[in-house]
Amino acid sequence: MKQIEVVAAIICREGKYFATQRGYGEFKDCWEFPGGKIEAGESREEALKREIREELDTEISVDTFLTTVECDYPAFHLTMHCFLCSVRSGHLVLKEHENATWLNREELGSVDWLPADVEVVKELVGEK
Ligand SMILES: Nc1nc2c([nH]c(=O)n2[C@@H]2O[C@H](COP(=O)(O)OP(=O)(O)OP(=O)(O)O)[C@@H](O)[C@H]2O)c(=O)[nH]1
Repeated sequence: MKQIEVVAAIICREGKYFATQRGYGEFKDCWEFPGGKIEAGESREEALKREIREELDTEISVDTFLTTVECDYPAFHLTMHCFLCSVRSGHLVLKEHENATWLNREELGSVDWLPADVEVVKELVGEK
């Protein structure tokens, strides 16, 4: 099966987490943590900073590794490395996503996450 390796940024500020909504593709309208595929020769941290620059026009600091999630989708196997991050500069401009929101721990369960992200959310709310 096809393997995809991605990095995702869980951007935190004042007890809230930044979630973005996909505007295209198979999972249109589902919520995710922004990020994307690691390119050849990049570290995970470099890939994450580049993706957030491209998608949100924002510079982040990658603060702490949270978890790696493995998930089988019908068409591929996904490995997703998740990091807690914070904004260094920029205003989280939505260049690719259709919507975004800040969610506190209690609100994290209120949106329709991509399948892999359900595990990440469990981790964040302390169920795992
Ligand atoms: N960025 C991101 N991707 C996720 C998450 N959860 C999840 O299942 N994925 C899946 O990981 C894959 C990689 O996503 P991507 O589309 O953001 O990667 P990319 O920008 O580098 O590549 P692209 O050129 O295909 O758009 C997608 O198939 C997406 O559905 C998540 O929280 N964040």
